[in-house]
Amino acid sequence: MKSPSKKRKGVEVLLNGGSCSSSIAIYRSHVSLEDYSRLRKRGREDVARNGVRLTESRVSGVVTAPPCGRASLLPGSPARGLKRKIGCIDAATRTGRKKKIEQDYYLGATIGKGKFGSVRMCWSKASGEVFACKTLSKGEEPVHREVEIMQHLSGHVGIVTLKAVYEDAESFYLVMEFCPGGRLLDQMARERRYTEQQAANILKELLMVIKYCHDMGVVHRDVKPENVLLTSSGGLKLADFGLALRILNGQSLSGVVGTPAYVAPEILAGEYSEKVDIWSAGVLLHALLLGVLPFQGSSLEACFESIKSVDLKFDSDLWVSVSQPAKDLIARMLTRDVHTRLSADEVLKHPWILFYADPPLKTLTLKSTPSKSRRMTSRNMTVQIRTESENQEKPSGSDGGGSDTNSSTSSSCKLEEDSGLVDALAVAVSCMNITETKRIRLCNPPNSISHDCSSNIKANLCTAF
Ligand SMILES: Nc1ncnc2c1ncn2[C@@H]1O[C@H](COP(=O)(O)OP(=O)(O)OP(=O)(O)O)[C@@H](O)[C@H]1O
Repeated sequence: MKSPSKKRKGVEVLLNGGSCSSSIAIYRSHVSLEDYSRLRKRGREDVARNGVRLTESRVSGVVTAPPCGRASLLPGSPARGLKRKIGCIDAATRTGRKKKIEQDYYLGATIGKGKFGSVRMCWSKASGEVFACKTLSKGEEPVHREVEIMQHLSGHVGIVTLKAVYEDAESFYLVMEFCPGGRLLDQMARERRYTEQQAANILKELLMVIKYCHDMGVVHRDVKPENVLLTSSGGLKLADFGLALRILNGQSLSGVVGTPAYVAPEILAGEYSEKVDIWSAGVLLHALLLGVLPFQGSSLEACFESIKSVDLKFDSDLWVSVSQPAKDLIARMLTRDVHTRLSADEVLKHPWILFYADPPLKTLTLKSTPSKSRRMTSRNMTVQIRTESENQEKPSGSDGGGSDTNSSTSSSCKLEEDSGLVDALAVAVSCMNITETKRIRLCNPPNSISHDCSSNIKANLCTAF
């Protein structure tokens, strides 16, 4: 059995310090979802469809679509063998059903520990390639869901690839792509506060992965810097799908899971959707820009109370150096009104991301025809430059979330006026080969410009960037 206290859990916020040494003051509140997340973490969610809770169907794993096209995880059949479920995964990862992991891999040092197992480095005996091996004890967790979801998402550059699954009498072993850069959390401990450009690049990369998950019908439910791993080139990979679920369109979920500081308010209320990942990413963005978490408390209850009721004070000293569009984006990601909270796609189209995140210059293609929209493609992402007329339309895939003000946060300056033009100009500016010095001059003009909302486009652009 694993010790529940092996890994830092709960709220972990950096307040002071300049390096990632023991001298860094890392604030950890004493809040934790340990007690009940151990019980509920993997597969004890009630699933409701169209807002109607199906109290009859305890559906451990049901929301994970059956692999191999079989309805193998039906309500009322929770006792079906894990082996069968594991055995149903793709041939590519089925290598370990008979063989022991030691036959194919050398197991090395432990590189990480979670509530449900430890992660070790390992080397392929055949190729010498390095991997990470996550060991999960049998009997406690329905590993099949994590395996299925990792497989379902496999192939995306931002998802940790599952290479193989092995098992013995006590444990399952998940052999995964190794991320040598460690956790984003540890990088955050070193950096303290990120520049807007750095934060935008991180958020953009993360949101591209979250959008991919949502497009694939997967809600991660535990987005936090501990679960964002870094590659050797500094790229991000989303890891730990132990809490993830697959959902169908319109399906809502229930079950209190996650990490307290990152948990969306609707999770505490009992019914939620994929928008919980946007909330968690908004908490992460807040921490990147300010070095502190937005919702804290000295107890679990206090933390939850903060999540449910504290309004962000964007006019406080903490926010002085943060741009108006960044505040606007945070407000739109951390609104408690789920319908107006941005979708992943809308976050990626927000002017702050368009301006501050590195533009995909090399693949920029502009249509010469006077069409309403131009598309700029980069790897898995398509950024659409909205024209003014398009912008008046309701954003697709939402309930109009992008155009409403945040009902639960204060002083978010509305950017919807002229936002089509601002979007287009932001993209145009961001696509220019602008030097960092010029960008800083643009973003921090020597003569301070008042940050009030104005219908004047020029003023809006200046205050925006
Ligand atoms: N692919 C990987 N490459 C490098 N390190 C990894 C990898 N996967 C996991 N780790 C390390 O192991 C730690 C624990 O992994 P993971 O979060 O998957 O386990 P868990 O038991 O599900 O954790 P949690 O308690 O957050 O639910 C990570 O925080 C990270 O430091």
